[in-house]
Parts: sequence; structure tokens; C-alpha cells
Amino acid sequence: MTDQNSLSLQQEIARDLQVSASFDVWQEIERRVAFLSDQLLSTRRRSLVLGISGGVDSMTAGRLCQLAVERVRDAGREATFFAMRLPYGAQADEKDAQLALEFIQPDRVLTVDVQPASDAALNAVLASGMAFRDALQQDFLHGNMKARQRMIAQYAVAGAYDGLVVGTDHAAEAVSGFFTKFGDGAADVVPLTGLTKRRVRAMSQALGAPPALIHKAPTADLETLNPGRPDEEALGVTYDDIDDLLEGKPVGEAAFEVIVHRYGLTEHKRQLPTAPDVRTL
Ligand SMILES: Nc1ncnc2c1ncn2[C@@H]1O[C@H](COP(=O)(O)OP(=O)(O)OC[C@H]2O[C@@H]([n+]3cccc(C(=O)O)c3)[C@H](O)[C@@H]2O)[C@@H](O)[C@H]1O
Ligand SMILES: Nc1ncnc2c1ncn2[C@@H]1O[C@H](COP(=O)(O)OP(=O)(O)OP(=O)(O)O)[C@@H](O)[C@H]1O
Ligand SMILES: [Mg+2]
Repeated sequence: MTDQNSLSLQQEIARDLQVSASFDVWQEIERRVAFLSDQLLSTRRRSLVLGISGGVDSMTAGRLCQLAVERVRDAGREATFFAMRLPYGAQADEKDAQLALEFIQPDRVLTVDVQPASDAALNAVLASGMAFRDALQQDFLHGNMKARQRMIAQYAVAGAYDGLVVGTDHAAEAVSGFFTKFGDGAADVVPLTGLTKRRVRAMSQALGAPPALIHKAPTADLETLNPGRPDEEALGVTYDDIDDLLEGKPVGEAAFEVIVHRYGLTEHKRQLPTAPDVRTL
């Protein structure tokens, strides 16, 4: 690919994922708090629901949620933020999740262990007689089941309290489709849209989050056989490379190829389900 083609592809991806050319941390915080409070008002829903893992994305989005419900209450309307702990059994970095909650100061904390449901779902699927390729594949797909059980728990709470489920997807995950389709990818509102990972970190720093969590290595932490596996190891590129590509900065050829390849393979994850054009069937 010529340099000119690479550059225009880089610009097209940034446009598609709504990454802005400039970034003002306080303006972004204000815009996104306003977005969440406007969504509560315009949909006439009265709560926000979000899983808090101990990672920087949910810590940042969680604080934005709490600020948004407080703003709605100041305007005289009812609004509650439900922060959900959704461990799979005992979570190794539970202390980080508790630290994130201390920083967020959510109205309510609800804890649901997704292990029994995730394991029951796996065992029921195995009982059908289907077979996974090997133990690694089974563990990987069981990981996606855990993410989908989290989605089920959050939608149950949103249903019970007239809520909106908040997702933490942002441009640095969207570009590589690094989320579980209909798992953590399923949400009603996605306030971090268009942000790179370093911009999420900058926002959480401005909000006063604990530095250890801001700079913690990102992990999906879904695989039992490979607990806490760093995202960057799974992806084969660094978030700095991803962010540079999205922010229009120079990126090494190898990283550029990996990201663009993943971007193409995962287009279906950024769209609604593929449907036929029934007028031309
Ligand atoms: N071309 C196509 N058109 C339409 N649909 C297509 C498709 N190709 C696959 N599919 C469907 O998509 C499915 C694969 O997608 P999916 O089920 O999501 O599975 P997949 O993308 O294979 O795995 C999810 C990845 O996201 C990572 N993740 C998950 C959750 C959280 C985080 C995090 O950062 O915290 C990361 C996880 O570690 C894993 O690497 C296929 O089984 C198939 O049903
Ligand atoms: N153990 C968990 N408890 C509660 N929610 C979780 C848990 N694991 C994942 N989630 C939810 O799934 C989302 C996607 O996970 P992801 O790993 O991308 O974000 P994160 O953990 O907040 O940050 P990072 O990407 O830096 O690890 C989280 O933001 C959170 O809302
Ligand atoms: Mg994480």
C-alpha cells in the first residue's frame, strides 16, 4: 500500500469511529456527562446501570454516570446510578474493583457472581453433544459466555429500575472489535464513543482517579486458563499504536497492518445484524 493510501485509510477509520482531531479533556468530560444526563431525560428512564471491573474504562464511565445522575437530580428529576460488580467467582484483582468504586461513589452497588450461570450455560451446551476443537477454544468461548452473562445481569437490573445499560466501548476497542458481540458490546448508551485509550486515561486522571488504576494494564480477563491476559498480548499490538493510528500520528508498518486487518475482519461487530434487502430477494 502506498503512503498516500495508508494515510487516507487511517483518516477514513478515524472518521468512521468518530475520533476528533483535537482533544480538550474538560470539554470531553462535560460533553459526555451532558450526553448521559440528556439521555436519561429524553428517554424518561430513571437509572444508569454499568459493570465496574477494576479497569480504567469502567472506572471512567462509572464516574461520568454518577456525575450525570447527580446533574439530573439537581434538575429535580429522579435518577440513580447502579454500579454492578460482576465477578466470575473470586476475582483476583477485586481490590482494584473496590478502589474504583471508592472513587466513583455510586448511589448503589449490586454484586452478581456470573460464575454459576456461565458454567451452567457451558455445561448445557456441552450436553447437546457438540464439541469444541480443544480445551483452549472451549476456554475462549466460555470467556464470551461470561461477558454475555454480565450483559444479562445488567439488563435485568435496567429492566427492574427503568434504566439504561451503559457500555464502555470506545474507538481503541471498536477499531479491532475487541469486545464480545452481544456481551460487553451490548448496551443502550456508549458515552466513551470516539475516545482513544490515552484520552480515556486523561479523562480519568482529570477526574482524580487513583493513578494505579489509570495506568493498569488493560485486560478482558475472560479466560480461566490465562487469567488477566493483557489485551496488548491478545491483540498483538499496543494501545499506543492503536491510539496513534486513530489520532492520525505515524504508525509502524507491522502494527498498521495488524490493526487494519482486525478492523476489516470485525466490521460485522460494529453494525446491526446483516439483513437481506427484502425488496430485491
Ligand atoms: N463476517 C461475519 N458477519 C457476521 N457475523 C460474524 C462474522 N464473522 C463472525 N461472526 C459472528 O461473530 C462471532 C464472533 O464474535 P464474538 O462472539 O464477539 O467473539 P470473538 O470476536 O471471537 O471474541 C471476542 C474477543 O473480544 C475480546 N473481549 C471480549 C470482551 C471484553 C473484552 C475487553 O476488552 O474487556 C475483550 C475477547 O478477549 C476476544 O478476543 C462468531 O461466532 C459469529 O457468530
Ligand atoms: N469483573 C467484572 N465486573 C463488572 N463488570 C465487568 C467485569 N469485567 C468486565 N466488565 C464490564 O465489561 C466492560 C468491558 O471490559 P474492559 O476490560 O474492556 O473494560 P475495563 O475492564 O473497564 O478496562 P480495561 O479495558 O482497561 O481492562 C467493562 O468496562 C465493564 O463494564
Ligand atoms: Mg478489563
